[in-house]
Amino acid sequence: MTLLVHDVTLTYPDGDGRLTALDHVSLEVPAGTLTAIVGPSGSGKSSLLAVAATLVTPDSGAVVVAGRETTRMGAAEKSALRREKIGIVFQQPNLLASLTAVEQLQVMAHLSGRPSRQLRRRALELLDAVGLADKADKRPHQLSGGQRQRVNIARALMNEPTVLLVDEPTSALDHERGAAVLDLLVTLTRERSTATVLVTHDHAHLDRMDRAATITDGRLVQNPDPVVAA
Ligand SMILES: Nc1ncnc2c1ncn2[C@@H]1O[C@H](COP(=O)(O)OP(=O)(O)OP(=O)(O)O)[C@@H](O)[C@H]1O
Repeated sequence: MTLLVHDVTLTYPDGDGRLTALDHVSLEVPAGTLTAIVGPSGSGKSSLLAVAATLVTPDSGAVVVAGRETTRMGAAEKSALRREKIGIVFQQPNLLASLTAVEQLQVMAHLSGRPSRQLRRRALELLDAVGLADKADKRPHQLSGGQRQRVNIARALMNEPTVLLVDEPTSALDHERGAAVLDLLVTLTRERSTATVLVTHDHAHLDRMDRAATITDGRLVQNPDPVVAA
């Protein structure tokens, strides 16, 4: 199992008490499959993504990434694991205004210590995979919203993550462009065998996902049956 969240509870300070954001949540995501997490505002979606990304340590439970339990790791060990194994696609692309598309990807990976020519080759290959081979030398202001989101996705794949975590990737896109980005995520998940989790408040396009789980008030119910056959 590439990503396993097991019986996780997460609380935040709330006045004199604690607010339970995740209430005994369990989630299994095999390699090469995409699970959508659907739920209303405030239900715990971002908290679950942050826990799966090892950015937030839960009060209890286990988070296993690529076979390694993470909740008792130190900060340095966790950040190394994140760099090597986890790709994160945030809602807003956060691209650097002065860099071209290919440079956005190269910057992301320069810490990996690989030769820069090799990184550039990989960056160009990924831009091709997301349909932007001809935009490699464009800066963010020269790209559409959908194209920026594709650069964002390609950047998250630079370090060949085994877990891909995606937060509301279509919220800034119209229906058609949103559907195209979701199709791309499904294709990349298959081709690169990532365990992909996609958070959304939108029930549209769920038929494209392998599985869907619903979160309400921090409680997750995972549909045991695939939405469509993988
Ligand atoms: N840092 C924090 N401190 C205290 N409470 C928080 C914190 N982050 C989130 N919460 C609370 O935890 C609950 C879950 O929040 P979370 O952001 O995970 O929901 P969400 O489903 O992602 O919402 P949205 O769709 O609006 O982004 C909410 O009640 C929220 O107010």
